[in-house]
Amino acid sequence: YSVARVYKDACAKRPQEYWDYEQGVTVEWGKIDNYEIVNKIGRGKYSEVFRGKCVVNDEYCVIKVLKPVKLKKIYRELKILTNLTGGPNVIGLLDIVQDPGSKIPALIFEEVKNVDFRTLYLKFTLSDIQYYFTQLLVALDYCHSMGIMHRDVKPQNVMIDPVERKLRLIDWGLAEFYHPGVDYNVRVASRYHKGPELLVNLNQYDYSLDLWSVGCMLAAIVFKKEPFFKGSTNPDQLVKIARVLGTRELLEYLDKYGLKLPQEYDDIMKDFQRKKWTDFINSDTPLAVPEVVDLIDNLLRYDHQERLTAKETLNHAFFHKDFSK
Ligand SMILES: CN1CCn2c1nc1c(Br)c(Br)c(Br)c(Br)c12
Ligand code: NA
Repeated sequence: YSVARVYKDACAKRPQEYWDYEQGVTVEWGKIDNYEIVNKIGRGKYSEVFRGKCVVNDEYCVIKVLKPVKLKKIYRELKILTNLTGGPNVIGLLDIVQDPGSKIPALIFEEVKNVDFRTLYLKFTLSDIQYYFTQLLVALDYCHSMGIMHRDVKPQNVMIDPVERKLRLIDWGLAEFYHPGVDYNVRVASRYHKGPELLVNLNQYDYSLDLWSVGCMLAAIVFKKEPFFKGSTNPDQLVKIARVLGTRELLEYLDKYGLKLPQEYDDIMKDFQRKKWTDFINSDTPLAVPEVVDLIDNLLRYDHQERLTAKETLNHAFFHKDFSK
């Protein structure tokens, strides 16, 4: 069994209607005719995303048209977004409208003039990393303090406008309320950012899952290896992690929680020696200073209970050093 080290009673201390989305959500539906679609900017498993315009105030916005999924999942996203909107660096939900025909909800968000992370990260200085990861960790500490795990932290869900130096955490479609002792679905997050707990079927995970994903993002930028752990399948994802963190250490983690390696690993998991983080440092990784390497070492831990919390990460030496020479 496992219980979160922080914010474990964040939901328990709030009224039932804060976290109980099964009862449905009372939605103040907006007027769909107030919005027009400008162009498509993305599509995912659960939604299609458009740049839009509010005809009332002539402001651009982002329109996320949900694909027909279980009403319960739509209620969960709506409840979480309404609970969190307005919070620091959480994407602002402006309106909720319903397509008259299909009855499918569309979420209207504030627009972020996002620059693709693959180009943005290449130009990051240590000072940029300090700035933007502070913004991301503030958003995560906020949602965790509100009893919510994001469960899909990855570069594609971190919108950054480098001109306004604005960061927003988006896509709360996989987010969930944290309750101690609940067995959660391990089929969450995107493969490269899945924590070990998801890959060994440790169902009683918590907010610390999001900090594994932050560690993956940080390591990818600092060691110039995007994504840092690149598995070809979910089982292979854990093998890629074990190649770095070691197989013996994985077995120790499993023992601690009374788990054994699922049988799909029998043929692919080898006995990997834990690597030293300095093995990833070379002349091409100037950002890999001791402070950030120590931070990565304290985030990329098998044992979710050992990982720094979002708040502890913000207090780490890396964020308090002057790298602007
Ligand atoms: C696929 N892409 C590219 C940019 N962008 C995408 N999805 C977005 C969502 Br959902 C929101 Br909310 C915002 Br705001 C932006 Br910007 C988004
Ligand atoms: Na979103």
